[in-house]
Amino acid sequence: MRTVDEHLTDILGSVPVLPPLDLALLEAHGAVLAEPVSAPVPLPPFDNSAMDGYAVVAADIAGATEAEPVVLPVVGDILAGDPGVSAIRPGLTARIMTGAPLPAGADAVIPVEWTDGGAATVRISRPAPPGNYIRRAGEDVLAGQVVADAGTRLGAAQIGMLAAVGRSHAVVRPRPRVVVMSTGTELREPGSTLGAGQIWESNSFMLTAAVAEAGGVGYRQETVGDEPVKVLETLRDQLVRADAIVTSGGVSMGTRDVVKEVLTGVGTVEFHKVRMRPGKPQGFGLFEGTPVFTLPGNPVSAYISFQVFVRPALRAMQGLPPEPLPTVSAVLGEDVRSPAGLRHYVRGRLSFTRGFYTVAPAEVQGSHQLGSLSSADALIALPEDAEALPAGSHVEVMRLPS
Ligand SMILES: Nc1nc2c(c(=O)[nH]1)N[C@H]1C(S)=C(S)[C@@H](COP(=O)(O)OP(=O)(O)OC[C@H]3O[C@@H](n4cnc5c(N)ncnc54)[C@H](O)[C@@H]3O)O[C@H]1N2
Ligand code: MOO
Repeated sequence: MRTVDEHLTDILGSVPVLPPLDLALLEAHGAVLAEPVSAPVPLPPFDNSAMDGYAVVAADIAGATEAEPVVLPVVGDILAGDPGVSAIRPGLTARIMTGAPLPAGADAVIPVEWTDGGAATVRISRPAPPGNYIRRAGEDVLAGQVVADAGTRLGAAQIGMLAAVGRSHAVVRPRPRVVVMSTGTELREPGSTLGAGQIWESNSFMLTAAVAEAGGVGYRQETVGDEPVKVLETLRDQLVRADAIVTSGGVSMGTRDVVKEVLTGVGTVEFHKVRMRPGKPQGFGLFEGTPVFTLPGNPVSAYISFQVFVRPALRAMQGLPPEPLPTVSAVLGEDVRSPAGLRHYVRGRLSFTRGFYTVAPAEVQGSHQLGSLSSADALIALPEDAEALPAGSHVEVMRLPS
């Protein structure tokens, strides 16, 4: 038997970091930058207007009021995208649109709402200080400034930032491609009719979705039965498209625990009992260099094993810190009991009232009871030395992805 921490340390010590790839920007969504990206020019690249209105010399309109507006001749229109060659002199104004380059000589923009909107001449009824509604070159990003460091996961805002500094590609560690495969002769595809002793297969769907939630790309492989040659052949075939493989089922003590049977001694794969509940039977190792996680078949065990072991490993493969799920401290809503010597992951629901979190354990905690997992939003992580915790105790709670 080994502890959760020992098993995770073993995994993190052997998962490879994915090599960097140069990807087109949208293909890099969700990937992790492997290079710092800096701005070749300032942003904005030029002084420009923040409003639709008129570019003026602020001193010209210092005395403007509703009762005595200042009237100025309008010498032209400047649209966003104009090359910005125009200029004004004191006593003149130019109509200007949001994002258009400020003409030389102007030092303020007057929004159209403060004027009569005139085209040949304009009546301006309010003064404004120099700099009014002007967006200065470089006030967002300076030339040469790093806008995203290596190690940044590229979400929508970061993709936007890279495009804004002119990048069409980026060198990234891609989202890991993870093949998910269930084993078990009792399993039938959802949508099909069940025979005696059969159940609908759920783990591969759940785990493929969990891969996506963890930042990977999940490929669900069709379920295989418990024919050893077929299982090993299928796993080997998947290696070409997999950065990692996750299996479910067939790892405990039965007479047909096929995953354990075929992968024992393959590459570095080893099977262990881990001091945790649920999720005791685990296997992990490299199969021709590809990490293989063999998770137990009970659905809740498979899910929790994924969050505890696979998720941090997928992060490590992208060069990210292998952080666990985000954790909050919460007050236990009810007494709980926990098996001595095991890390116990208890399904629960968090609520936030009067400034702190309370967590209510789910009524049932069997590792086959997917119902209580799918209505939970948190896992209470009870340490190995906890045996009985009264309501009111402070506990660490992992928030489940949603
Ligand atoms: N004598 C012992 N028996 C068991 C032990 C043990 O230590 N000694 N450990 C138990 C624990 S704990 C777990 S967890 C399970 C793990 O078993 P396997 O990984 O071999 O999984 P299976 O036997 O294939 O299935 C277990 C259970 O889960 C259902 N299942 C499996 N795959 C799926 C799937 N893809 N979708 C939905 N449901 C699935 C399966 O029908 C079984 O009911 O072993 C205990 N036994
Ligand atoms: O550990 Mo098994 O994973 O409890 O049901």
